[in-house]
Amino acid sequence: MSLALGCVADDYTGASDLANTLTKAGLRTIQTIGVPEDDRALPEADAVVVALKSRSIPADQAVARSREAEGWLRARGAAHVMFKVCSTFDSTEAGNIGPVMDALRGDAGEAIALVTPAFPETGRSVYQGNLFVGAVPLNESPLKDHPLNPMRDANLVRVLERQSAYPVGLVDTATVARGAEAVAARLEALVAEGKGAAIADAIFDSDLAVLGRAIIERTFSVGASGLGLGLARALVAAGRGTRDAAGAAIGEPVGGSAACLAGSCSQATLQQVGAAEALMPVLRLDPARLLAGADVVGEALAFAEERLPSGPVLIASSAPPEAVRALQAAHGVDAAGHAIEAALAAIAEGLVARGVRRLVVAGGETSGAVVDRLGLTAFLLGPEIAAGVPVLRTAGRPEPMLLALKSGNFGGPDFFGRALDMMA
Ligand SMILES: Nc1ncnc2c1ncn2[C@@H]1O[C@H](COP(=O)(O)OP(=O)(O)O)[C@@H](O)[C@H]1O
Ligand SMILES: O=C(O)[C@H](O)C(=O)COP(=O)(O)O
Repeated sequence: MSLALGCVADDYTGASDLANTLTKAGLRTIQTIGVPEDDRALPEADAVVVALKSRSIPADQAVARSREAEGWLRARGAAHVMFKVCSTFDSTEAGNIGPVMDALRGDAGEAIALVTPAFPETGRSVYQGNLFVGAVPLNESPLKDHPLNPMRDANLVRVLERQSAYPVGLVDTATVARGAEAVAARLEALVAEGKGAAIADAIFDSDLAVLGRAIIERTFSVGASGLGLGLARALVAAGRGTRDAAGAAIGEPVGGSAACLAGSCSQATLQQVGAAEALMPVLRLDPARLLAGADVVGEALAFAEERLPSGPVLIASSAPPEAVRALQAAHGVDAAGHAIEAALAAIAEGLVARGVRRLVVAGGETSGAVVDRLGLTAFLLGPEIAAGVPVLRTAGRPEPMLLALKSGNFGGPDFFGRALDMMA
């Protein structure tokens, strides 16, 4: 395997989001869960996205796991490694974007990391270093209420400098508009100033194409799927991709029954769960009872077992911000989050034991808990359900499954119905 591009993603939904973008841009892409064993046979690929559940764990653990993943990718020919972060820069004041970026940049021998979470296809843009979600700054968007990492500052130069050991500069939109050579020159000037990273403005896909051309000969960068698009376009233009990779198929139907799980509390997921009530039986879990020791998992599996023969069900813990805050006040942010992730993962395991082979999961941390509990190790890319959300087919599992791992903020109100139709 000689990779054109290697990627280390800090959550599983973000990994599939990026793998989807790279596939559409013409790179044969595989998503692995964690770092594969050295003797693991993998299909030929132009790019591999190593998915880690590292966004919300202690920074030293995130750094160690990310460095191991980068080393595996470099050993398979990846001259450029992109650290994939959330398009809404999901992180706390302590990181983990800054610490992981500093470590991977050092391992890569890279003088400066270009950083941009811009992803115009989903309404994420960066202007003068400020991240916008649609028409509003990040700190005025629903991300200000994220259960684990509420985003309270839209200025990413400030945000990243608080997380990194190095000063952070800016490649502004006027520089990007002048093209790849101007961006490259700006990066060299920032290196001379002692900067270790640079937030790059990007509003349109064309800006990301400029950034991809400007850094493709560098060894390391940090971004969301938009930067992945820019890098992929530069690689395909240089003959490093397999142009017919787009529109990957999902192979033969996998059969079995279908179910949906939602742990995301994002505004988009709340709307999608509400819309799903018109399509299928929906069970809304009571996290307070779960944390009080009630057998919420057993109750949910009994609910599902009774109804799965008639069609899909949806089981959700999702709740609006005020309810999330109340539960966290009573039990703590991490304790509440981890307990609910573990419960949804246990429910997923029980659903598969009851014949589910098509599973839709909403939420990045939630997807990580579910996929780890199911012991899934790699995915092939299928068609796109919604921007940033592909159908995934398990690789290496005796009985194949189809999954959709939906980033909390992605997809329209009809997402669950649309996903199930495409996974039939
Ligand atoms: N009702 C709830 N109250 C508090 N926390 C919740 C609730 N439901 C889910 N959570 C937690 O909120 C977090 C959602 O994160 P994640 O799954 O990554 O979603 P997103 O993709 O929207 O960020 C998880 O830790 C999950 O366990
Ligand atoms: O928004 C993105 O770039 C990714 O898809 C992502 O990382 C979203 O994270 P979430 O926790 O699944 O919302």
